[in-house]
Parts: sequence; C-alpha cells; structure tokens
Amino acid sequence: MTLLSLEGVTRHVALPDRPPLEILRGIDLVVEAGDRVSIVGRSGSGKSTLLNILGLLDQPTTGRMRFDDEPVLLLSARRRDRLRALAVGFVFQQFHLIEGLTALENVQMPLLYGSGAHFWRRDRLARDMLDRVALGHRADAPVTTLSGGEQQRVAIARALVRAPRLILADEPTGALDLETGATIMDLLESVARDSHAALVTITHDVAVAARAERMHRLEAGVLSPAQQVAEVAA
Ligand SMILES: Nc1ncnc2c1ncn2[C@@H]1O[C@H](COP(=O)(O)OP(=O)(O)OP(=O)(O)O)[C@@H](O)[C@H]1O
Repeated sequence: MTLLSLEGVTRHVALPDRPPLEILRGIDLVVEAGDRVSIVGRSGSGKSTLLNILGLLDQPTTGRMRFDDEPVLLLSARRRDRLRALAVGFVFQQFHLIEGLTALENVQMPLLYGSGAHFWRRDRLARDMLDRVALGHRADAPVTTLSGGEQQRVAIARALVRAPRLILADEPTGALDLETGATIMDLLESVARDSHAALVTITHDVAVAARAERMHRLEAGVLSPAQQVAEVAA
C-alpha cells in the first residue's frame, strides 16, 4: 500500500531582483507502507527542503503529492497539521529534546496534544516506548544527564510514541560516533519495523544509506534512484 507519493514536485523560492531559486526539480518518489528508503545528498543539494515537504512542514511549489491517499496541495493548513501530528515522527541529528525535562516528559510531549485516549494514557505509553529503546531505567533522568546515544534513543521513543506511519530521520547518526550510530540505526529500524512504520533516512553518510531497501541520490535538487552504493557515493 502506498503511503506517500510525489510526482514532478518542485520547490522554488522567490528571491529579490532575481529569478526564483529552483531548490527541488521534478521529484518523483513513492514510499510504501513499512518501506525503508534512504536519500543521500551533499550539503546544499536540497535535503532539508525535501524533508520538510515529505514531513508536511512545507508545501511543494508545483507537482502532485499524496499522503495516505489525500492530495496534500488541496488540504487546508489545519488538516495538514493534523495529518502531520498523527502520521509523521521526526528524528533529527541534534535530537531536539527539551533540556529542562526528563526522558519520560520528553517522550510524553507528542501525547499532550493528541487524542483524549493518548493524553490520559501518556505515562504508560511513554514508559513502554522508553522500555522499547532500553531506557526504561532512565525514565526520570533529566535528558541533559544522558549520553548522546541515549538522547537519540529518547528522541526515537518520542518520534514513535504516537505510532506514526512515517518516520523521517534527518542525519540520525550525525552527532554520534561510528559504533553508537550503528546501534542507533539498528534500533531505529527495529522499532520502525515493529510499528509497521515507513522509515525515510536523509543522510550524507553512504554506510547509513546503504542499510535501506531502496536508495536515492539527491543532486542539485534532482532525485534519482540508485541501485548500488557506488552510485550514491559518486
Ligand atoms: N529560503 C531560502 N532562500 C534562499 N535560498 C534557500 C532557501 N532555502 C534553501 N535555500 C538554498 O537551497 C539550497 C538547498 O537547501 P537545503 O537546506 O535544502 O540543503 P541541504 O541539502 O539540506 O544542505 P545541508 O546538508 O547543508 O543542510 C541551498 O543552497 C540553500 O542555500
């Protein structure tokens, strides 16, 4: 079942006294439910711009995009925000945890704005998620006392606590050493698989990209499928 599809998607930015900047050009991409996809690109290739579109944070300038069979460009901003909150979990390079809060409170954050059932069960749901990332014993620790790898595990628990159908991971291992990064990818893939969520990883790290079932290369705003690691590394 197709979760997300983009057809001929572009993103232009208006610049004063100059023609618009074409950041993304003719992007075609299909993400199936439970898929594992990676997108590799150098700095400035348009990765963040594409991630914002995939995560319903920004709109394409032109083209077609469907999320869960809904035409994204025709949705109201309110409906799009709701769809994002329900269906998308984000994992970032710099974790983006709230420093004054504990691990448990961070994981509960997305549940504060969810349905009543989520809200009232937030303690149990967040503790279960922390158990799944093997951090149940640190639930009450302030996140600032955790290591980088542990903080990323909290961020993964937070991204998954509302059981999103799409997880967007933006350089998820970028702030971690090699070994911790590999452990984090193992964990991210396994919790995504258990939750039947599709995982789209955006990275410049070819080893991380090669873990996906399907690789793509983004170059100067053009996305192309890559069969082999050598194609994304080139
Ligand atoms: N609002 C904007 N106004 C002008 N230029 C922009 C704007 N947004 C993005 N760009 C330019 O578009 C290009 C792609 O930006 P984007 O942030 O998507 O790249 P990226 O691949 O994520 O880069 P990095 O890996 O360095 O974060 C860059 O050259 C950037 O400077």
